[in-house]
Amino acid sequence: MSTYKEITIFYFSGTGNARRIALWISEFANKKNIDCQLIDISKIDIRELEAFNTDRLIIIISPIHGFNFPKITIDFIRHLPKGKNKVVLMNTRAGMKIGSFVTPGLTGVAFLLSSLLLKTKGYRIAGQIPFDMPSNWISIHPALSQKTIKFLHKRNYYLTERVCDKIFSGGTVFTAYKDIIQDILISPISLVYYIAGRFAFAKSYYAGNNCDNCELCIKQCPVKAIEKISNRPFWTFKCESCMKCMSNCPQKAIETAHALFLVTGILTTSIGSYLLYKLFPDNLQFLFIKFIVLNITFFALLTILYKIQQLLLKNRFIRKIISHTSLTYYKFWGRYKSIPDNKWKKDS
Ligand SMILES: Cc1cc2nc3c(=O)[nH]c(=O)nc-3n(C[C@H](O)[C@H](O)[C@H](O)COP(=O)(O)O)c2cc1C
Repeated sequence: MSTYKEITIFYFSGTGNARRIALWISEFANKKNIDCQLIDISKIDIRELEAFNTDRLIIIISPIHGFNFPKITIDFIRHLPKGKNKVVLMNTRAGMKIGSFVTPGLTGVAFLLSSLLLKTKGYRIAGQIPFDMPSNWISIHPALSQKTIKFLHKRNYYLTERVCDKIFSGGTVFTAYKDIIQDILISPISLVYYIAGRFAFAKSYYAGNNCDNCELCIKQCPVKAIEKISNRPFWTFKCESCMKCMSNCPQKAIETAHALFLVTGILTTSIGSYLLYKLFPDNLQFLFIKFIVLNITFFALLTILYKIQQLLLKNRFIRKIISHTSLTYYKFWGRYKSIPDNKWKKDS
């Protein structure tokens, strides 16, 4: 017997993992005759949401970006109307597989912060559940093998089924508690990612040689972060690095500009050290001052160099050179996209 007659699942998803879990929950809910509504938070105007019936279960599911929920998910939670509903928080993290061992991702402050925000609005937290779906962060590592991706999908499908059984019958599931110490310990890094890291990653993408200007990346970007400059896609600081553009590009033309980061890093150390020496010769031992000066230098250089790169990309020859210095350009690196159920079910 299920306790709930109605469930609303709010999800955000870059490469489909969080959406996949949302679809599985709705499949299990339908089997129990629960009315399940699925809402993509990047497609709604949150200000138009009205308070929910109190007996409706709310599920929020989103990937983890930099040991926290991405800004779009946090903004959504911040703007939710007040309510007394039970809320289950879920995330999809970077699962990997080494031998037969699945290495879990890191949730960081995502659940702590959002639970706090929801509680101040009157909601009751009925679950905090991480799912170790395949890592999609292919700017920093090659795409996982199809075998691993299928394995992790299958594993999470059955985990979702078990979790749903418990939640639908009115129970609570707090599997995230077992990671609480590590989540608190990495919270300073989540702050650094939120105030600086995500803006740096926003400038790591460019459209390489294969771009045919179809503008799919611009049209599909969930946060409208991609503009057209010099007749090519240009990533603004609004980008959340969700990987949707890279994952969906039919030409696999979107790359990570590894060389740009290498050059910016090298210039930052030399120019930043010079500035520190000139501006604060007596305070060189202060870590905080060093951190601020180096960060300002890094972002100023990155902004300028990214613009220059955009202009240079117009030239076919230079575009080829830039592509060859991007690891994502090489076939072995691959792209990531969550796979439909029939693919992993067929092979298992
Ligand atoms: C920019 C970025 C940052 C990420 N940071 C983390 C992280 O801090 N911890 C983690 O476990 N996974 C991290 N990941 C991996 C994703 O959370 C994970 O692959 C997720 O399942 C993707 O879900 P989606 O397909 O719904 O977007 C990150 C991915 C990206 C693109």
